Amino acid sequence: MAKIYYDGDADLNLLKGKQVAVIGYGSQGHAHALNLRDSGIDVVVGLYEGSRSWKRAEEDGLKVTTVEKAVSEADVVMMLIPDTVQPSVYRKYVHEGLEEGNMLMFAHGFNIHYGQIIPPSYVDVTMVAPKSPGHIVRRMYQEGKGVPALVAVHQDYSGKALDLALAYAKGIGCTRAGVIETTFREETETDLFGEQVDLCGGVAELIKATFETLVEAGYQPEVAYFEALHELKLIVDLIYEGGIYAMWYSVSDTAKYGGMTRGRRVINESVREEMRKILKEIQTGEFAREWILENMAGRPSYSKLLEMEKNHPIEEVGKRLRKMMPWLKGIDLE
Ligand SMILES: NC(=O)C1=CN([C@@H]2O[C@H](COP(=O)(O)OP(=O)(O)OC[C@H]3O[C@@H](n4cnc5c(N)ncnc54)[C@H](OP(=O)(O)O)[C@@H]3O)[C@@H](O)[C@H]2O)C=CC1
Ligand SMILES: CC[C@](O)(C(C)=O)C(=O)O
Repeated sequence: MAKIYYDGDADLNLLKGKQVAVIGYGSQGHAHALNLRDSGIDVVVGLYEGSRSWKRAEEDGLKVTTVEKAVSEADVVMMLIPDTVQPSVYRKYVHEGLEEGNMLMFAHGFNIHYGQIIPPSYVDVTMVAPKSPGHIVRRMYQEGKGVPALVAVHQDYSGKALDLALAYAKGIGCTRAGVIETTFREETETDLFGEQVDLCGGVAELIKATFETLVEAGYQPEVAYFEALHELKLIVDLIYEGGIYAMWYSVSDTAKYGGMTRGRRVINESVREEMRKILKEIQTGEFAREWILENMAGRPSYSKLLEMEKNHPIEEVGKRLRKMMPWLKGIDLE
């Protein structure tokens, strides 16, 4: 059974009198910085000169300075900039500034697990990884709730690394929901696997394949859009609220029978075999090497693939159809 920590297991006082530097003010950064501040913790945001986020963080009432200065004054440093830029920022502005007994923190284990960041032996190294996009981390905190998170200790110099990490998790609201103990390895490998085969990669391909199959067979793209994409949210909401069985309970008997007999023909043994191969690529570090090299080369494949996604016919149909539903908030893509 996983060890799960709640509010009663975490002591926010361990962070009182300490300064926390939140490096980055994007999706996770803004949520962590604001939640910690609202929990009474002394926070400074670290950014680069000219950063687009600088003004926003100041307007939100936070102290902002350069990464180097923020780290030099902090006791706890949380790295919340994109994983791909963390190693160079760490080498240039963080490593030197870390003092004995400081805690270096991450919200994802990639750079520690794959050896892209090697911290000095005299600091604690921990992770608090909310299992949610940053904007929900903030919204739930403001509603008096929290999102679940994972906690892990890579290096326990002080002997109190786990307690300090749990205090941080409490400060951002996660112990309200529950914080599961894990390792950097488990968090990194499961996170990469989930986003590749299911949450992002798998779901996007399933939607496009459903849409394309219907359109190729002569059905109207608008009808195909509703079937392949729009209704997915309604189904996932049921699964999210009550589990897969609750979804089966709620749909018609015909959907139940068709889904249970045909679903496993879609996700068949060859798909599962491919999933196992993808997991191996993650476990052996093959995927990490590919992604690091892709970034070093200026992201040629990444950019081409993203452009193809942007121009997929389902995007044009979706844009038109979502106008029929003005209550959908939409996402600002700038
Ligand atoms: N996105 C998510 O919901 C989740 C993310 N995580 C993890 O959290 C961490 C942060 O991810 P995420 O919040 O998505 O990151 P973002 O892409 O949202 O981070 C963007 C922020 O980083 C700043 N930034 C970019 N480059 C630099 C630099 N060289 N120096 C200083 N600041 C810089 C940006 O400034 P500017 O505005 O100027 O560009 C901006 O403030 C990652 O480890 C990620 O894996 C974990 C769980 C979920
Ligand atoms: C599912 C995508 C994610 O892993 C997340 C929000 O946790 C990410 O890295 O953005």
